[in-house]
Amino acid sequence: MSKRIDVRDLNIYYGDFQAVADVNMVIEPRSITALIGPSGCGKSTFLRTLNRMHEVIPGARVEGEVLIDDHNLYDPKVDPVQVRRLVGMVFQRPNPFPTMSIADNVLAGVKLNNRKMKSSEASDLVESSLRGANLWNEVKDRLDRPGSSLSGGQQQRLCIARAIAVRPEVLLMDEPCSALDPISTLAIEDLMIELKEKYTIVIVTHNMQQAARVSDRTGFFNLKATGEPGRLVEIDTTETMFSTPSQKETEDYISGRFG
Ligand SMILES: Nc1ncnc2c1ncn2[C@@H]1O[C@H](COP(=O)(O)OP(=O)(O)OP(=O)(O)O)[C@@H](O)[C@H]1O
Repeated sequence: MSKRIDVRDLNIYYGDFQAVADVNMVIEPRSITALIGPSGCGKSTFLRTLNRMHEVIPGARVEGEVLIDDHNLYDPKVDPVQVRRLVGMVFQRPNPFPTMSIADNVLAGVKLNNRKMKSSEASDLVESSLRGANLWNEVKDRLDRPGSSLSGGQQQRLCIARAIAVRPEVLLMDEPCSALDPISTLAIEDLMIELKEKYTIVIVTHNMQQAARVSDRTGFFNLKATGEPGRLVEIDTTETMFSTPSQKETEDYISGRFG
């Protein structure tokens, strides 16, 4: 299921503005990679290029390659809708469809992909996705209640269930815990560690402890000055990045001297 991602010479633009320059990065399957760095250095922008969400913004474009198991996502023959099925995304604020039932929220992505299902198949998928997102026991008796009836942490797990229901290979998470309390945050972190047995996970986080707790590898982005593009300064095992990074700017950031 899970896939290796190989980013080669990636440059990312919003119109004339270059937001990110020259990223090269390999992301191993069944691992969690955390992207850290100060505000505005391009972490979220970079993340969105991994499932071609960047280009939905008018004028936004990329140069370079993103290979998933050796297939370039940016090959002109590739359908971006297919890419987004393969590479799912979970956003900062839980965004279930508020009036839609919990069960229909889980199925929303699958239905968008025009898959027709028998009702028994649909209910199996609802259950397995909610189990996969560690939410089943909390909601199994109220699947027809609206998504908005859940707490913030439950809503975020519902969004994770919706993302995994389409059976992606890669999961991108853009600050998935920033709107959550500490207990819900720990639940999502535990879930991420379980999910990496099946998926390749890339997470943007401002929370350094979170990066240290959950990720196998950490990439540090930085920018020299406002208006300059962000760059990947270094990427290594999380242990090395937090103990003996090779760049002084990484050490300064991690030790809280700036950012
Ligand atoms: N839709 C957009 N149009 C134009 N410029 C944008 C857009 N989104 C982001 N940018 C610019 O691209 C640069 C990188 O922004 P991005 O949000 O990727 O940074 P970030 O590291 O994720 O920041 P944060 O940690 O604050 O979320 C910034 O200069 C930002 O202003």
